[in-house]
Amino acid sequence: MASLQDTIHPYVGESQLNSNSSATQTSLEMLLKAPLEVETSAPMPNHGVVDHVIRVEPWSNSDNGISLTWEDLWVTVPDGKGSRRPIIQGLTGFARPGEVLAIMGPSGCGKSTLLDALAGRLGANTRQAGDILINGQKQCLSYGTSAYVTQDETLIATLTVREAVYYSAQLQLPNSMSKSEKKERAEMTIREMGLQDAMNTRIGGWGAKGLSGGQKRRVSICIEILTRPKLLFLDEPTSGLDSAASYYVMSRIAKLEQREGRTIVTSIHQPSSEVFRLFTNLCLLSSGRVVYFGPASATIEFFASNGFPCPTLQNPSDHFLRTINKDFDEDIEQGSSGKKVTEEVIDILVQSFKSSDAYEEVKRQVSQICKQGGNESVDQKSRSHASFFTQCLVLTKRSSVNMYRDLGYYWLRLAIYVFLCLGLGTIYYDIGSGNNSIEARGAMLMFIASFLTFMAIGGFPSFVEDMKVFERERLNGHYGTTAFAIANTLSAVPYLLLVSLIPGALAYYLTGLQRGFEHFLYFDLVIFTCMMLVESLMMIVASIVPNFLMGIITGAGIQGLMILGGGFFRLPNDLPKPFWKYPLYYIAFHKYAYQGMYKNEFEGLVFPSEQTGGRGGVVTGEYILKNQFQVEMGYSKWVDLGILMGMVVLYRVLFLVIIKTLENVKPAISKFMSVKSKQKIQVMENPTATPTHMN
Ligand SMILES: Nc1ncnc2c1ncn2[C@@H]1O[C@H](COP(=O)(O)OP(=O)(O)OP(=O)(O)O)[C@@H](O)[C@H]1O
Repeated sequence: MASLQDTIHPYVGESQLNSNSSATQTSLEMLLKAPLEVETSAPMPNHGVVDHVIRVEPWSNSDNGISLTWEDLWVTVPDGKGSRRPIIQGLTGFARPGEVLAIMGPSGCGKSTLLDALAGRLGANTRQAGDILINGQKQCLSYGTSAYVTQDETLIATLTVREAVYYSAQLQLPNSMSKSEKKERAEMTIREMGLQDAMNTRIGGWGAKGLSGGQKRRVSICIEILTRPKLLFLDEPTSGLDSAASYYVMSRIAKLEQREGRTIVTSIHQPSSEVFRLFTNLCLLSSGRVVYFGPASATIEFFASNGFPCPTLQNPSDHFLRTINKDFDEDIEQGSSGKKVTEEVIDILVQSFKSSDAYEEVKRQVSQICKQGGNESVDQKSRSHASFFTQCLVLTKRSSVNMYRDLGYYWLRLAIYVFLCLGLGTIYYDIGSGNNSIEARGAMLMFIASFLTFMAIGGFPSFVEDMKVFERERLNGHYGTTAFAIANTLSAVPYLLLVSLIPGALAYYLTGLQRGFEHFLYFDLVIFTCMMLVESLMMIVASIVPNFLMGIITGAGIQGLMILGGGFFRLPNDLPKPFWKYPLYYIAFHKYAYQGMYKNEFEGLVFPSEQTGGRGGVVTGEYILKNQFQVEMGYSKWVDLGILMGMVVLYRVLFLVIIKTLENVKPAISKFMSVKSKQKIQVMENPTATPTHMN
C-alpha cells in the first residue's frame, strides 16, 4: 500500500522520479495513472499513521482552473533610512488547480506578504518586481475570480453566524439559484466549518462578546468558500483553532479543492502532522528567502539529506520551523553550545535548495504551466453574481439590521439629540415675538444647523467598521461600490428621519418658532438633509482616511472651517475675500442651511422696531433677513433646500468616484512601480545581500 506522502502529489517530474527509491517510484508511477483513489494505513516515517482516503486527480489549466506562477519575485519596503529592505527575495513557484500550496516559515518571514503579492493586494508602500502569471498570462486577478481570507476578522458584529453567511450567499450566488438553495448552501457551508452549534450566536465585536476568535475565523472562511472560487488564498486559516478543529477545517477545504479543482494557497503557522499531510506542495520561507519549495511529502527527505533529520515522533512542521527560526538564536546557543547558528543552517538549506533537482523541477513546472497557458482569460471566468438589484436590496436589508442592532450607529445619537434639544427648548423656551427674540432665533437656528448636524460625526466609528467589511467584500468581488453606496443611503434614511424628527420637534415646539406645519416640515427637512450631508462627507473622509481617529479629526476640521465660513460668525459681506468668501462660503453647506432656516423662520413675521423704542413701529422679517443677517433674498428657501439635497447627491457620487478611482489607480501605480523596479533590479549573485538599488 502506498504511503500518502508518496501519493498526494499528482504531478511528478523526471528528476524527482530519478532521485526517489524504487518503492517510491512504483507508487509514483501509479500516480501518473490518475485519477486514482488511494487508501492508506501505512506507518509513515517519523509521523504516525494515516487512515483516510484521498482522491487525487490531475488538473490542468484547460480544466477551467487557475494556475498561478511566479518567477524571481521580490517585494521591498522602505527601511526608514531612505533605502529599501527586501521582504521577499527572488521567489519562484507555482500553485495549480486541485492542489494545496502551504506557505510556512517563522513569524515575520514574509508569508502574508507573499500571499498579498500573489493576490495583487500589496500595500501602497511596497514595491514588487518579478513576474506573477495567471495561466501563463500577465493579467490582473479580476474582482470575483479569487477569494482571500485575511488574518483580521472583518465581520458585521451584530449579525448571527446564520445571518452573516446567508446574507453573503444572497449577495454572491447568482439569481438563478432559488432562495431555498442559497439558504441550504449557507447552512451546509456553516456545518462544513463545524459551526452548527453557533448558528444563532451573534458574531460580536468590541463591547459585545460573541464568537471566539477561532469561530470568527471559520465564519470568514465560510463566507469566502460559499461560491467555490477558483483561486482561494487563506492567511493562517487555522489560527485560534485547536488541533482537531484545524484538521477538520483544513481537510474540508482540501476536499473541496480536490473535488472542484480549486487552487488553494494558504499560509500556516504550525500545522499538526495530520494537517501537514493535506498539503500538496510546501513553500518554506525564512526572512523572505525560499528554504524549500516542492512536494510537502519530500521536505523531510530534503532536511535529512542536508544533515537535519526530523527526530522520531516529532511533528515534521515543528522540526522545520525549529530548524530555521533564528529569532531566538541566543537562547538556543546558551542551551546547547556547539549547535550551528541558525543563520548558517538557513544558508546551508537555501544554497542546497538552489542547487537541488527540486529547484530545477520547480522551474520546469513553472515554464510548463506558462507554455500550457489557459483556454480563456481569468476575466471571462469571473463567477456570476446576484443581480445588481438583488445586491442593493440585500445590502440595504443587512445594513438596516446592523443599524438597528448597533447602539452606536443611531440610537445613542438619538438619545443625545433628545437631551440637546431639550436643552435648546429650555434655554430658548417660549421665545416670544419681542425684538430680543430676533438674535435668539438666529442663534438657535445656527446651533441646530451646525452643531447638531456636526454630531452626525458620532456614527463614524460604526461606519468605519462597515467600510472595513465593504473593503473586504469588494476586494473579494461580492458586490460593487455603487450597490454599497445606494444601500447605505437607503438604509440610513429612516433612521435619520427619526433622529431629525423627534429632537427637531422638541426643539421647535418648546421654543415656539414660527407656527404652521409647513414651517416645521421645512425646518426638519433641513436638519435631515444636513445630517445626511455630514454622513456623506464622512463617507468621503473614510474613503481617503480609513483610520477612524484620523478620520474623525479630519471630518471635524473640515466642518469647523465650513461653520466659520458659513456666514454667521462673520457676516457674508465681512468675510475676507480670498478663501473665506470665495470659495468657502459658497462651498460650505452651512450657508444654505442657515439662510434656508432663516427665511423659513423670519419671512412673514414682524417684530417691534428697536429704533422707535417700542412706540408702535415694526420691522419685517424680510428686512431683518436682508439687513441684519445679510441673507441672499433673490431666491426662495426651497432653492436652499434643493441645493442641500443636490449636495447630498454630489457628495455620495464623489464617494463613489473616489473609491472607483482608487480601485483603478492603485493597480496602475503598482504596475508602473513594479515595471520601474524590474528595470532597476539586477539579479544578485548573493541572494542574502540587500538590493539597495531597488526603489
Ligand atoms: N507594508 C509594509 N511596510 C513595512 N514593513 C512591512 C510591510 N509588510 C510587511 N512588512 C514587514 O515584512 C516582514 C514580513 O511580514 P509578513 O506579515 O509578511 O510576515 P508573516 O510571515 O506573515 O508573519 P506572521 O506569521 O507573524 O503573520 C515583517 O517584518 C513586516 O514588519
